[in-house]
Amino acid sequence: MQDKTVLITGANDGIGRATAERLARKGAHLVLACRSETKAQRTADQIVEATGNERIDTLPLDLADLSSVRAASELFLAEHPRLDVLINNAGVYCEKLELTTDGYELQFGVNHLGHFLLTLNLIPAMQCTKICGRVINVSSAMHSKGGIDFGNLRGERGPKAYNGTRAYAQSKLANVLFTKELDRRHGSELTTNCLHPGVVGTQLANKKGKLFTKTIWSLYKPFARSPESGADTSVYLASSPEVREVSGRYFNPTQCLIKPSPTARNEQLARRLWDYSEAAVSDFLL
Ligand SMILES: NC(=O)c1ccc[n+]([C@@H]2O[C@H](COP(=O)([O-])OP(=O)(O)OC[C@H]3O[C@@H](n4cnc5c(N)ncnc54)[C@H](O)[C@@H]3O)[C@@H](O)[C@H]2O)c1
Repeated sequence: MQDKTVLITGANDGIGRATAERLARKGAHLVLACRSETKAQRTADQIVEATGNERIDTLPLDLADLSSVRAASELFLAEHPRLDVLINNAGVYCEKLELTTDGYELQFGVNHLGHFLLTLNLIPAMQCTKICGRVINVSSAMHSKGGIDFGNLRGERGPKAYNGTRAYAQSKLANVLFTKELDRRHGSELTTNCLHPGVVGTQLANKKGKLFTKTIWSLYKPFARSPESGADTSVYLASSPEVREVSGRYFNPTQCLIKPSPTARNEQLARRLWDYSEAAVSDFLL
C-alpha cells in the first residue's frame, strides 16, 4: 500500500480505527475523516507512534451535515491529488428519532446519505489513479431486516412510530443498494464492494442506544469479535490484489463473497434510492 492514499470515515474509533492502524502498517498514506478534529489528531498521533508511518493526515467531516461533507470533499481535493481507496466506515445506531442538520433521519443521513455525497464528490480523484480506485462500504448483516421507507426518510411518521433497529437496518440496506448502483454506473472506472464486519465489540450500540440495549450489549460484548478482527474484511478489500477487479459484491467477516438479501439485490430499488439520494444532495455536489 506504499503508494496508495486511503480515506477512512469514522477512523477515530472501533472498526475504523483498527482498519486505519492495519493499513498504516502496510505503508498507506491515510486520511482520517472524523467529526472531532481533536480525536482525529489524537488517533493520528497514536497510529504514527504505533506504526512508525508518518503519512497520516486528518480531515474534518460531519456526515450528519451535508455542507460539512461538501467542505470536506473540497478540502480533500485541494490537498490531495488522488484517492486510491475510500472506506465508508462511519456509522451511528440510535433508538430515538433524531434528524440531521438537513432534516433526514439520523441513521439514513449519516450511514447512507453523507457517504453517498462524499463518494460522488470524490469520484474525480479516484478516476485519475492508474489501477482503478476502490470504494468500500461497511454495511451489516442487519441489512437483510430492512426495507427503504421512502415516506419516512425525514422522520415524517414522528417519534412514536420510530423503530431505531429498523431504521439502522434500512441504512445498512441502503449501503448495499448504493454499492450495486455505483458499480452499475461507474464499474468501468471504480470497483465498489460492501461488507459485513461481523458482530464486533465496539461502542456502536452504547452511544445512542437505550439502557436495555446497552445492558444486553455489555453481556454480549465479551463474545464479540475484537475491532482488530472486525477490520479484516475492510483491510482485505482495500489492499488485496485478488479483489482488484471484483466489484458490486458483498463480503462476510471471513472475506467470503456471499449473496446479500433479495431486497438488496433489487435493481429497481437501487435506482430509486440513487435518484432520491441524488436529489437530496444536489445542492452540495461539486
Ligand atoms: N460493531 C458491530 O458489531 C458492527 C456490525 C455490523 C456493521 N457495523 C458497522 O461498522 C461501522 C463502524 O462501526 P463501529 O462498530 O466501529 O462503531 P463505532 O461507534 O466504534 O465507530 C463509528 C465511527 O463513526 C463515527 N461517526 C458517527 N457519526 C458520525 C458523523 N455524523 N460524522 C462522522 N463520523 C461519524 C464515530 O465518531 C466513530 O468514529 C459502522 O458503519 C457500523 O454500522 C458494525
